[in-house]
Amino acid sequence: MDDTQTTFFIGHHEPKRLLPVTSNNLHDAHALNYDMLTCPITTPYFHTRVLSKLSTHLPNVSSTSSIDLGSSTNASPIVIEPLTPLDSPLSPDEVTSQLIGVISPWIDLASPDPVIADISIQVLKLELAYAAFCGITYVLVPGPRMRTSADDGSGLVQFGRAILDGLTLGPWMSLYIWMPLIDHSDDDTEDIGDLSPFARQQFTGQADNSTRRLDLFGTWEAWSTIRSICKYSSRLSVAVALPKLLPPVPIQSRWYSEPVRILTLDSSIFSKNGKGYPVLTKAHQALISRFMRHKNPPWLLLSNVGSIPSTTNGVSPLADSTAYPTLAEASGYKDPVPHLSYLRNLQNRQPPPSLIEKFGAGYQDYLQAPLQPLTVNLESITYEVFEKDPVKYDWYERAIARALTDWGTQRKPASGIDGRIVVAVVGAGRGPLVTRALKAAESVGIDVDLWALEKNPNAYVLLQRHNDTIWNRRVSLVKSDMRTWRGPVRYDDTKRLSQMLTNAEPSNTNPTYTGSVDTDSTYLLATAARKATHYKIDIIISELLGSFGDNELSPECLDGVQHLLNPIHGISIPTSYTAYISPIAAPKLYADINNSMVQTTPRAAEIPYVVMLNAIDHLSTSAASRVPPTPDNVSSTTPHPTSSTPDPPQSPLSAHPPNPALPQPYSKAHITGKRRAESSTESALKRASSISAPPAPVPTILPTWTFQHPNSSLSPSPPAANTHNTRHSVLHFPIPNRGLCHGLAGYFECVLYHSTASMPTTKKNAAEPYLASPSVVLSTNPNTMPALSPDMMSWFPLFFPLKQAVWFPDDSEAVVTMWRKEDARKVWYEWKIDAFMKIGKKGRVRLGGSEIHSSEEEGCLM
Ligand SMILES: C[S@@+](CC[C@H](N)C(=O)[O-])C[C@H]1O[C@@H](n2cnc3c(N)ncnc32)[C@H](O)[C@@H]1O
Repeated sequence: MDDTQTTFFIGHHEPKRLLPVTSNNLHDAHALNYDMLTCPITTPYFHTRVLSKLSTHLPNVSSTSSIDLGSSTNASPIVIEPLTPLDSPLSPDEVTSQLIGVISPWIDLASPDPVIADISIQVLKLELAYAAFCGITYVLVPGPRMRTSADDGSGLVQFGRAILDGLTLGPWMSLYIWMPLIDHSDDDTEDIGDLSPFARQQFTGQADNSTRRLDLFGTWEAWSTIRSICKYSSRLSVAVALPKLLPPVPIQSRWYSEPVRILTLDSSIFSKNGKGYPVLTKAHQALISRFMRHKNPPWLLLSNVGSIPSTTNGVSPLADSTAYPTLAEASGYKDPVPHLSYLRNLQNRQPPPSLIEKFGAGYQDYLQAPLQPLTVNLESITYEVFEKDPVKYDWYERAIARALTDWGTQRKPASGIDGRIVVAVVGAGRGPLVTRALKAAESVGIDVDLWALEKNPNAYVLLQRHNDTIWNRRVSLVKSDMRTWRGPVRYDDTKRLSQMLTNAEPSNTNPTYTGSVDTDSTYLLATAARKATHYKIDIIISELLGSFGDNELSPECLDGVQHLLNPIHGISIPTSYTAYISPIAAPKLYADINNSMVQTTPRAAEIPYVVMLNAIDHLSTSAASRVPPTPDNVSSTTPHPTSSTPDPPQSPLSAHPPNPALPQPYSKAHITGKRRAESSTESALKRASSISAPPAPVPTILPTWTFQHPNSSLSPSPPAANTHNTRHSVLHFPIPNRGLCHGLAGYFECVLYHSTASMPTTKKNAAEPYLASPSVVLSTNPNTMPALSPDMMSWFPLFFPLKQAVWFPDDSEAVVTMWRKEDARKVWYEWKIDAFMKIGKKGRVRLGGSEIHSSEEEGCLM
């Protein structure tokens, strides 16, 4: 099995397993290719003991206590005695530690009758304590009975409180609350011996529980309440029971964002194929495939599929997981575990991971502080990771080639002293954009005067080496901060100067300058000896973008170099970039920040993080089918914000990859040329041909603000202040389904170049229309990225967290207010989210909201 093959962990659950699980049973299960077994923690004997106690004492309790237990007395009126050997099949041995314990499904922790709830809590505690004692680490806890829970949610609160206590009983134990995917009365069954029917009428009221009920988000909301009461404990997860008919994608997506550690598949959800073999619908297959792409994929638990046949009684188990019989084979072969064989077969049919999934494998939902390449000099490995991007540099090369072509065809005068177009790569790093600029110039047959500037002295060493070894000394190098650079320069006698300085033979290479009058002896000598002629740049190329576009201070850096640009025709690549935002449910990130990170960083919830978002749900969506965007329709497909942003949002744009393996967010696992070869289109096709996913609703992702370069409002000299780069934006997001917002996902789109000339149609761009588009655009916005810059992986999204999750009811509205702020030293963001409910046609009422979060203390230093 290769390392990209998905592995399913599949367990067997027998609701009425009467006998203790022995090592032989475990052996049989493993031989059949099951990975795990469940086991009830207590026996039917214990159940009978509790029922008889209840039936003996409940009438007495009823006559003496008609009012609420707890408000009238603190003592349990019915006490369940401690467990005896007859009460549990478990012993602390090797077998037990490999089992998933199951809490008795007949209790009712959420019962409105305080006596029933109290007995249920006692049973829960006895079972959890004994399971923990025996060494069980995973316990399934049947979720609250939705049918009998009180309308005011008090039963859920009671349930959550009991689980909170339960978590303290086994410090190494994880609890899985077992919930149906949706709240549907058809799924609510009551078995003989359940405690819930014993609830007395004075507590259950007259409610008619037989009314049919279907609430798609009902069980999710119940889970969310329990999880919140348990303070997002990392030892509390959820097991979701799949129904026979799967509900619409929005509720599936909601569960996808939750810590679903087990998916349970009852035999009743399988259909039979022509030969009588159990099979799942395409929708079920797609759901399972989607969940299997999680960093921690859930286990699958087959329930009610018959007992495990013994391997010692003549039935031969399947030797090989790939051995799901063909129909022909099936005719002469009795598969002892057909449901399991089906799932193993499904496992083998899982589509391979996409390029981005491979690239980010293991780093999904991993929080990283964004880089500050302006103030911190990057390591070579970090640059190396950028350079693996299969899309970004191609797109830059296209943009440069088009800009040069347009310059020539529009007959614009160039700034070079010798009449050549002057191109400068500012923030050149190790030089990939320099290489691309040379390639682009060659491809369009235009000779350019190329400059490359970098302030990182270590990267500068490599630039010099590349100039000697790769670029044939065609590049003039400058070591400087771009904001203090005085621009391209030519001296009368560079040959003599070079000879004088290096004491070497004159060469064709251009001299290199730091650009700093204070530190550069080369510069001093040059300027002292002869007359320097500074000239303008025609095309400035930079890649200073962060995950939110402007968060690595691209606007500030480019403003500082703009005065060197040809004032009439000068072009900046990129031309503009727009930040985008969307409210999301991200319970894992919320728990990681507010439970763990705040321990060491008290302001952890006020820092934006770079993160490969995976276990999230976009709360604002539209169900409308949507035409896949092309570079030219992106602006028109995204709603515009109510914004005080000076520049209107432009069409699209791109960010930097976090590096999970190293402290710097950018460094990543290497991506080989072979990986490059498989495009997302290919893997998408493969996926589509194997398992088709249901159509997902379209997330509402709104433009927050835009920066344009060159900035026409700037004066010809470098700006003295930075106030023009502040931004403020108020965005309205419809929230169709109730949910908890844990923060905002930030993306960006970047127009590298927008051509005014039309592109000739070639074979290649006819096949890939974006190649013929006048705009060359990078995008991390999930709505536009697949069309604009598929497979680009230089940037993961930015996550703006919340200290307290904000609740949104069905059909409400989120109002997000964002600020980009600055002082003389730094730039930072502030954000706030408010929940509103629509009343009537125009009215609305504020339900609550977050405080203003500010990253000022962690601002990006200028
Ligand atoms: C994101 S890296 C891009 C490097 C390279 N162009 C690439 O695409 O791989 C940004 C580079 O800009 C440099 N840089 C950032 N701010 C700068 C400034 N004000 N002046 C000069 N270089 C700067 C950083 O040192 C870094 O090498």
